[in-house]
Amino acid sequence: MVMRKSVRILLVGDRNVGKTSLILSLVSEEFNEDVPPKAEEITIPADVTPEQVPTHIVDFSAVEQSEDQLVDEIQRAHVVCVVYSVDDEDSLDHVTTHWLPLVRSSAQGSSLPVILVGNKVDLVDYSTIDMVMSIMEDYPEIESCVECSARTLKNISEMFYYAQKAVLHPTGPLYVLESQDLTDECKKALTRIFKICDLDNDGLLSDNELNVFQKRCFNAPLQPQVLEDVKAVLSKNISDGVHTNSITLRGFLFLHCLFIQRGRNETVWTVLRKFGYNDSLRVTKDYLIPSVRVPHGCTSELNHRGQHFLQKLFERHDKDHDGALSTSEMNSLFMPCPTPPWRSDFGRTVATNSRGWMTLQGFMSYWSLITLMDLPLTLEHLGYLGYNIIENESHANAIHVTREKSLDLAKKQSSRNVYQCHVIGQQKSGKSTFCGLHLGHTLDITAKHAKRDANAARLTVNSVQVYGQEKQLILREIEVKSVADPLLTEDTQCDVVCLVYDSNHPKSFEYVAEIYLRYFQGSKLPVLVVASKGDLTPVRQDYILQPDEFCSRHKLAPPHSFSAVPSPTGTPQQPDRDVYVKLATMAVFPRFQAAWVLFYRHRHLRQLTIMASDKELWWRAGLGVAALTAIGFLISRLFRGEHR
Ligand SMILES: Nc1nc2c(ncn2[C@@H]2O[C@H](COP(=O)(O)OP(=O)(O)OP(=O)(O)O)[C@@H](O)[C@H]2O)c(=O)[nH]1
Ligand SMILES: [Ca+2]
Ligand SMILES: [Ca+2]
Repeated sequence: MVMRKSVRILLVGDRNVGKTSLILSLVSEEFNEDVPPKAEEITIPADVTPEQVPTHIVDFSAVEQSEDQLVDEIQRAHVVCVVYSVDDEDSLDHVTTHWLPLVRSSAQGSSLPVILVGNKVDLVDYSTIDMVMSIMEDYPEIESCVECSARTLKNISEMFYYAQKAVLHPTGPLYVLESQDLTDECKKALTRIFKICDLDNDGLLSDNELNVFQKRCFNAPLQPQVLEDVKAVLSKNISDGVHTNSITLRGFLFLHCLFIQRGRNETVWTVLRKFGYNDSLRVTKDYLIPSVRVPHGCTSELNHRGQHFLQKLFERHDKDHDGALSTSEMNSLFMPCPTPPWRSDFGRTVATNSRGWMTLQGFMSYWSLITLMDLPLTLEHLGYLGYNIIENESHANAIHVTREKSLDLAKKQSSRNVYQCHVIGQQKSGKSTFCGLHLGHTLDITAKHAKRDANAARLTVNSVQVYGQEKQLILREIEVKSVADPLLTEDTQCDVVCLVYDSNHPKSFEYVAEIYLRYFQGSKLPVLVVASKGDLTPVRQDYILQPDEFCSRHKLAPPHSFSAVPSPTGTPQQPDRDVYVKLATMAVFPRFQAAWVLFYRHRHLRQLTIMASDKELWWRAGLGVAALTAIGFLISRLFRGEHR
């Protein structure tokens, strides 16, 4: 629930204070001496209420109703008007001795706001407001108080308006009366909002950033000059609200505090709701996770808008421009989220620099991974990071749902950007090393990672170039203890299969061959056989067919010899990256052997293509910068308050 769909106002108080008269005066706009003991429930249609919400007004009469019915009505109400008569001291005493305690206990812990209403001001020439103020201090649930008259109609519509406002824009979650300061939750929410709006991440809101904020929250054109006026107000009131002509976080919080102190809660609530907060100041799941349908056989990816947003986000948090996020840069980036979308040992999964900091490549790869595997997680974090605010469109628009895989297979090519490869092989066949080196890690780091999570399903993701196009290749290591141990259905569902055997172990290939025959022969999935430990002398495999015979018999590409270490002859110095490109190419062009063959013949051509398209890396569409006007609604409210 972001905002209530209706408001239910209940009037209680001593006999004869004028509850029924107040209701009937509001409705008929004239005072009637002769009123029934209890007014019927009245519904005011949305279009005639100031907040455009249908409003039910409910009377209480001790003559017609029991104590139980009263408690029941209090529990149904969204706000209670406790009425006393200003000419009747007892009725005011009973507010604290009876009515407020009763409302509080009936509400059973839920924060039910109260309006204190002093009726019959036409009869007296004094005010009870001083007494009422001290009551307000003891009962924080009292949102406001008003003196009015059912006879002269003074403040009648105001009273109902305050009641409505107390429900729709409550003060309680925002503001602590005693300390005259924002609540911690409210500060936290506004700090996140500030952070999202700080588009260049310099810790300040510039005129332009405030403009964007203003437009997003209030959809209102901005008036010139007010921006300067706001800064003047800040400079006058606090020491560090403005810095180099921009607004600081402290200034931003102070402004909102000011709105509340001037009864402009709705301004603050408008901002908070725009950023997804509900009445308990929590960001709602509905806001965070828009529905995106991914039909069976299709996958979810970030489209160019999503990628662009994330790349910009990375760049503005990479303060020292070293192409990687240090721990503090990463913390700052994810400040608007309760937690980052990944664990702190992300280095096992994506590319990092030599200090273990996530690189841009690693960052984009990780997002591709979670977008494919756990779309709600990506959406939730895009929501927290303010995608919809900055881009001014739902974060569902950052997602591309690919066409069905069977269509890709029929057309023998796919236009997806993210592919999954399952790496299957016996224990110790070199799978973990193979997956680890996908990240460009050195062998010792890979070995360390492999040891640490011997039992965890290991995933590594990195980008590879397929004919000049950047693709994300996810390797999932599938550990099977023995040939008899069957693969699960999900183990066989991927875009390309990599069967790894140890070329130095005579029993290793048999396992791979069995797996192929049992699960992948006749499937439409491309399969690559990889002979690991290519730096060691290959041994004859203890199997009816030798690996290359087996591959040619089953129309598979010949075994790819892979070595994790430089061979004794000195080459390759760098671990072999071609194999990953080959796997990705097979995934992009399933059932299209010619493409893989082409891959060998035209290696030099491939290099050329990559160079030519290098500039296209990560989309660089211009960020839509809103026109510079001024800060309208937000500030005009402020100044209306100022001139009071
Ligand atoms: N002078 C003056 N008299 C009022 C005002 N409001 C109500 N009265 C009178 O106060 C008396 C009680 O008003 P009701 O509206 O019946 O009061 P109530 O709170 O509904 O009383 P119960 O139904 O008995 O609980 C009536 O005689 C009204 O005419 C007011 O603003 N000024
Ligand atoms: Ca009555
Ligand atoms: Ca800034």
